[in-house]
Amino acid sequence: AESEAARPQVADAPIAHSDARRRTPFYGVHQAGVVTPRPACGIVAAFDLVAANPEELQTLFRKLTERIAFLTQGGRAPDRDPKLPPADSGILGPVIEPDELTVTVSVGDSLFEDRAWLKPLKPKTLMRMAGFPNDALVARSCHGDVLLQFCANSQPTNIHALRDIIKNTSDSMVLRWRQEGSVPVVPPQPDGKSESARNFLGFRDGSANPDSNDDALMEKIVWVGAGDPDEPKWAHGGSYQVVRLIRMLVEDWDRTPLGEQERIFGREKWSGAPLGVLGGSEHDIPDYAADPKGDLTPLTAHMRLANPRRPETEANLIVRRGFNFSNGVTKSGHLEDGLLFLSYQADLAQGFLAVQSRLNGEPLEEYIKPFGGGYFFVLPGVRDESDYLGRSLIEAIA
Ligand SMILES: C=CC1=C(C)c2cc3[nH]c(cc4nc(cc5[nH]c(cc1n2)c(C)c5CCC(=O)O)C(CCC(=O)O)=C4C)c(C)c3C=C
Ligand SMILES: [Fe+2]
Repeated sequence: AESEAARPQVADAPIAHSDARRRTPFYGVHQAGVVTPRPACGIVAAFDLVAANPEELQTLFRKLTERIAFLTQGGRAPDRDPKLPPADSGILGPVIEPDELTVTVSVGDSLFEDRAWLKPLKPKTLMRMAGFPNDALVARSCHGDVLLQFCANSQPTNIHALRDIIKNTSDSMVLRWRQEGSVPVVPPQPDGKSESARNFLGFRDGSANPDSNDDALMEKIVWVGAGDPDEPKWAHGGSYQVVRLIRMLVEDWDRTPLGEQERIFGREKWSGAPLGVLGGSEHDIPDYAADPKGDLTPLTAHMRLANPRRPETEANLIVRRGFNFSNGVTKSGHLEDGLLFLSYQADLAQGFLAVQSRLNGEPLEEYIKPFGGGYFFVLPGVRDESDYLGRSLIEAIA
């Protein structure tokens, strides 16, 4: 018989799975957390900066670099004098496992607009997020000078990293808003193929994402390249990041017939295959040219509007890397669930803005209500120990 000591108790800590020891490299031409695989849990946290001059901004960027380099690679929390507050919150214990944590730093339109010495250096298509026709933006959930995106296998790892950074930067930035999210973990498939996680409307989300392992494609559609003469030179290696907090009216959706749900997205619910492909898979490519009137895939289907797959819409490809969120209960007693939409593109206007303008007025709008987020620019990567986040921007200040 199993001994009493070996049998878990109700409140025992869940046993860590092996991913807790895995690291995502911190140094590189690009920051991690954009084209690296999305783990199960995410948090975005937007901050306003106190920094009034380039020196203060540089100090903050150096501190962020130091903390993120440590947190993403893991190690022991330093022991300190018991008379002082502890250096680490302690919520992960004395040893901080890397847990495939990434912390991605991006900067908002207001960072440039509110500081005359940064204004001339603003990335070409960065702008303040304005409301779309179906939006109901709430001021306290929008914008920010700096956005930190935390991704890890478990949410405590992200929360620990967020608290570490807040503690170490409290003299230079103030938290403005935050949003947590997660995606369901799926068991490995028998055929070895990966499948997309489902969103809170029950559909696979991410199926048609461009291949993030295709470096040449990512250089073209995600990263601002050296070949773009309109972008400030410091921005090469960065990316435009869109954050949208989108509430879903899940109770209404759950009362909507299956066939209507599938026509709204243009995909079969279980397999995720494009409509009309018998025995199809989520990775099948729809043939819209053979369906000009929308008999199979309605012309207003979400995925058809988002990507009509015409030669001229090739330039609008984006990489999506979102999370589902559950924020509790609304004042009217509804579930406050939704999608923490995150996308990356080499050009905000050609990417997200072009796609969203095609989606405006789509049938899905009956079931969604965007209320927050913002547009940000992901800083180029930190190349090695001698480099720091935002160095190219600081050195470009006149
Ligand atoms: C402006 C960009 C987009 C927003 C905002 C957006 C919101 C949103 N999407 C879903 C669910 C799905 N989206 C799917 C595909 C898809 N969506 C966008 C863009 C936005 N979505 C794109 C570019 C695509 C890919 C189209 C293609 O290339 O075929 C799908 C289908 C599966 C998939 O490919 O991911 C689903 C499902 C929700 C619920 C939502 C807002 C809450
Ligand atoms: Fe979508």
